[in-house]
Amino acid sequence: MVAQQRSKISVIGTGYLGATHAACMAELGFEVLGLDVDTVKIDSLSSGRVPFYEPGLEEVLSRNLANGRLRFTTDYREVAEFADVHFICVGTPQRADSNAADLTYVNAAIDALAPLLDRPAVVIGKSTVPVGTAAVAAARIADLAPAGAQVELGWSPEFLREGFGVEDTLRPNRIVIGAAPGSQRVEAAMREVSRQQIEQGIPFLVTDLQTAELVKVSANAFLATKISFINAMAEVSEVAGADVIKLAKALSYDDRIGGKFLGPGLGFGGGCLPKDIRAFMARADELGVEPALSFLREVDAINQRRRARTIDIARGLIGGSFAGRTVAVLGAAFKPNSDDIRDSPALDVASTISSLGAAVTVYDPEALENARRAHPDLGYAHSMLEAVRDAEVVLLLTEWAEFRDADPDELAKMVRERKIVDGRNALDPEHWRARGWTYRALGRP
Ligand SMILES: NC(=O)c1ccc[n+]([C@@H]2O[C@H](COP(=O)([O-])OP(=O)(O)OC[C@H]3O[C@@H](n4cnc5c(N)ncnc54)[C@H](O)[C@@H]3O)[C@@H](O)[C@H]2O)c1
Ligand SMILES: O=c1ccn([C@@H]2O[C@H](COP(=O)(O)OP(=O)(O)O[C@H]3O[C@H](CO)[C@@H](O)[C@H](O)[C@H]3O)[C@@H](O)[C@H]2O)c(=O)[nH]1
Repeated sequence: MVAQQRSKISVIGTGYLGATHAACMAELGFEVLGLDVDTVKIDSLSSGRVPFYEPGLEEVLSRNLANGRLRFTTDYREVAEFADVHFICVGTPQRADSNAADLTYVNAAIDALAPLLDRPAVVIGKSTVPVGTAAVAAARIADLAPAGAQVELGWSPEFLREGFGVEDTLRPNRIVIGAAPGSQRVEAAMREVSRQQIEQGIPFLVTDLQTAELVKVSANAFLATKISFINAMAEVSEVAGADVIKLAKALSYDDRIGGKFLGPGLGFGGGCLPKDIRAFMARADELGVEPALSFLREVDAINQRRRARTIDIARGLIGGSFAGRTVAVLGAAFKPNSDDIRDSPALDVASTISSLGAAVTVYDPEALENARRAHPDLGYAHSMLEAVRDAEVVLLLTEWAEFRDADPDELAKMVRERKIVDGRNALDPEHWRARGWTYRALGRP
């Protein structure tokens, strides 16, 4: 039997999503060429260094560089000549002037690639985009590709979580592919690329382009809503004298509700949930269905109020003013097991407290460099114990294992006052109180 020729893959945009996708596609046995306009990133990836923190990714990257299946370039012509399937993984951040998604990078990638596609190719968007983007992108490709070029566009949103990127890419909960009516090759190309996952029984769903785009933003809207729901319950618990942790646990035993994404605390941040719900609202506005998503405004507002509440609790613990006070902040990344500080609730709180006159020292196991670059105004320490030295209040704002496992007696030797605000409900209140600490958390007595 003659072995079937396997597709060659390009991945355009090698940030958190693209670098993970490229390495994992190579791990699945494909020949992959990753492309980015950032030469520093490409140099780093080419030499086996992941330019961000993602557990397990460096091993996959190194293995596949070594076996020759994975390479990186900055040259679009090389990519166009090499690959049959091109994945677009560039950023779609929030625009500077509105809540909408900035599609500059998606358009730039298509504009650079399409004119070079003079052999049959499938382009698959993976970036998170407003519904309707793919249809516009398909028309753009049709305009720009050489006459007679056989190029088709599909959209396959990505659902990976940072910190679990490799696992989520190799074994996703589901694969969704949106194709235009009459599309001949998009579904076939995605089936080939996803063959091993399909064989493992991972659901493979084929939809129109708009539904695929919507699956992504509605999934993130649902997750954000679940977090803000429990944080709204925390707000009520705070004034009613209830305990939101016990409340969440009791809710979680109802199979219809479940316990995941029901963790109350400082709320959601990162490069996805906040900007995606805002872009979704902006798109609904453009489509004239703004009321359908008006609840997301409340989801966002509840989330922002958690940050303000954390600051208020800390201020209350030190006598009503931050001016001239010494504050320690544990955590800078938007969540543990990541060095991503995009819209980090921890850094937002830290820099507000600093602007209110406190000397703030931040420690994070992986995100210090990124934090320092974005917030040179804050103080930084290279260990947890160094960060809490002389602190009049300690705020735990990202629940790294190192902080969860912290010994209250060890910290007590360093701080000026034994006062802690547990912004992530990560510690055992009884244990800390028993060691002489004034312990406060969001949503608990
Ligand atoms: N980070 C995640 O966990 C995650 C998960 C699912 C979906 N997404 C979505 O994936 C997309 C990428 O997110 P990210 O977190 O990887 O962003 P990122 O900023 O880490 O990476 C984007 C990359 O695209 C590159 N780029 C920009 N313009 C380019 C161009 N014209 N040609 C080639 N490369 C270009 C940038 O240099 C950068 O390296 C976004 O739409 C995001 O919403 C991200
Ligand atoms: O119960 C919870 C769960 C999460 N969070 C916070 O929510 C944010 C987002 O967490 P998570 O979803 O784990 O991180 P991301 O890597 O941003 O992943 C989300 O965003 C990605 C980009 O769109 C999607 O692919 C993922 O499916 C989606 O989970 C973080 O700040 C968490 O601290 C909570 O406050 N409480």
